[in-house]
Amino acid sequence: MSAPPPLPPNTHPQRRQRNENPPRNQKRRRLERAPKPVKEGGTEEVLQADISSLISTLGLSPPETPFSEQGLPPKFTEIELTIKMLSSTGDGLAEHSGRIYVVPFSIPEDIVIAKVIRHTPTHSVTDFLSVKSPSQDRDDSLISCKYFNTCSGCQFQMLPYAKQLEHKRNVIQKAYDNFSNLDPKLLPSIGDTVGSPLQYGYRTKLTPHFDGPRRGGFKAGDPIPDIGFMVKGQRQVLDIEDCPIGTEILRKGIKTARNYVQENLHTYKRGATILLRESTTRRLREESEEGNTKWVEEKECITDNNAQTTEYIGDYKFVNPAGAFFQNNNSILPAFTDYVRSKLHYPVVTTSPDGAKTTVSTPPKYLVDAYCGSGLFTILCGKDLTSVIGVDIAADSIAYASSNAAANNIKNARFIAGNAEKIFESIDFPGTETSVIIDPPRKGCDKLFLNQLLEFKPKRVVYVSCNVHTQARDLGYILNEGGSGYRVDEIRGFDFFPQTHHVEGVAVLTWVSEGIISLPDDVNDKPGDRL
Ligand SMILES: C[S@@+](CC[C@H](N)C(=O)[O-])C[C@H]1O[C@@H](n2cnc3c(N)ncnc32)[C@H](O)[C@@H]1O
Repeated sequence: MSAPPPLPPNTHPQRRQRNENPPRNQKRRRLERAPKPVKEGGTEEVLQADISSLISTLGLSPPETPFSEQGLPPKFTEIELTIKMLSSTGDGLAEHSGRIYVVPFSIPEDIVIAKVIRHTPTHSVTDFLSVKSPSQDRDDSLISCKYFNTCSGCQFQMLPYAKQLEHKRNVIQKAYDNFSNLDPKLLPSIGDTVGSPLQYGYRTKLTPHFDGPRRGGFKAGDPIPDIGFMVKGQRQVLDIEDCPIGTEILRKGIKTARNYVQENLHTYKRGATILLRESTTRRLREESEEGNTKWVEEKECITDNNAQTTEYIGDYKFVNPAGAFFQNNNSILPAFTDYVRSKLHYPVVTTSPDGAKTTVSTPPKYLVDAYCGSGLFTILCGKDLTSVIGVDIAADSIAYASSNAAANNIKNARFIAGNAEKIFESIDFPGTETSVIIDPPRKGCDKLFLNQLLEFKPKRVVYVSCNVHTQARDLGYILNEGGSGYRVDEIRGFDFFPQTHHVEGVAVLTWVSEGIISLPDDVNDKPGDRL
């Protein structure tokens, strides 16, 4: 491939200035756009919950209805704001003349200059311009990306990592306060967030994209479009040549992919999303004349959705379709999967002949891995149990889960391609000796699934989620709709996504209300040894 042409001036990676005088037709389109319905656990709803709580903490009057912009700073005015709170969406929240302003890339106690972008009935949205006086927690020397403060990908590069973890614990706390509909007395205190071994260079998947021309395909001689991620708060692509949260091979892959698009632009009919996914090959290499060998890893950047990628977690090998779901931070997976595996054990109380009671952590006989993808938990957490079933709606993921199980010499696993909502119809494990792992997509679980789970009543539930708000909502449903016999033993986050506002939540539930179940016959005195 020849050297890429120099980037045209409009691809320079600086903050795009908003068009302060949008054309008339654009104004009309904005007015005509129907308001988006607020989704459960969606960004807007999460932000609204934080705004309401700040309004009440500061003792402000609730926003007036009907809403009027009269008296508010005109759009594109620059104002000084003192940040009071960090929202769960990763934005700073400030108060100005009794109204809440949302300021990206800011943290509590920062005094910032921000530009007013729009007023909504409940709050005002701004663009971050500069820090006038930094918070004690801000350390701009930590910022490792030249696109930070513009790109929508990361929010926290200026925040020391320990503070990021502390904030994510708070995000989980707020999720349960605002979305679970549960009496706080029913919930344990949120555990410390487990950090990622890698805080940069961890993401094994990146998907930069570019927009197409308004009409027709690209033609020879067309200017190269911006290729990258979205500008924060705008429907505009930011041209990106590097992404330091990506793994080393993906950072190289961005450059190669950009060159490819630039050289082949005329072949694209419209805009496109570019897949960049890391794949690992392990080879045995001779280390000495005596024939000593050692494993060495080679990394590759895969761009074809239909190609295969390989990842290792410890000695376990997972092959996936490049375009299918797989966890994006390999560095945290060994600790994370060990944790999930250990949490499948439930407490069993035994009574010795002299009447002394002892509680032993007991592995289940059976495991159901709902939403199993290509078998990550089925294989790593179920390998020593009597029998394991994984279910996923994606038939190709199930095919890969079966071949991954075979390749890792797992003989106790069965996989079903189907809807998790119907999963328990085909499972004959007794709930009393079964643990269930739930790892749904961001929208959480369907009520049909949760009702069936409640009927099945597994002894232990380990609920993993990349959206702690829908997870909190679902836990509320479980406990309020027939699962009051469940005790929530543990809730904590794992930081799969350093520098961003996202956090992976794990909640552990044990069925306790039917008294103490007896020790299963074939479980010995030290059941913890089985896993
Ligand atoms: C967050 S991923 C988890 C995958 C897997 N546990 C892992 O860690 O690799 C969610 C999975 O749920 C699957 N899924 C989505 N809706 C589903 C449904 N209604 N029933 C079963 N699986 C579903 C998706 O195909 C995806 O593989």
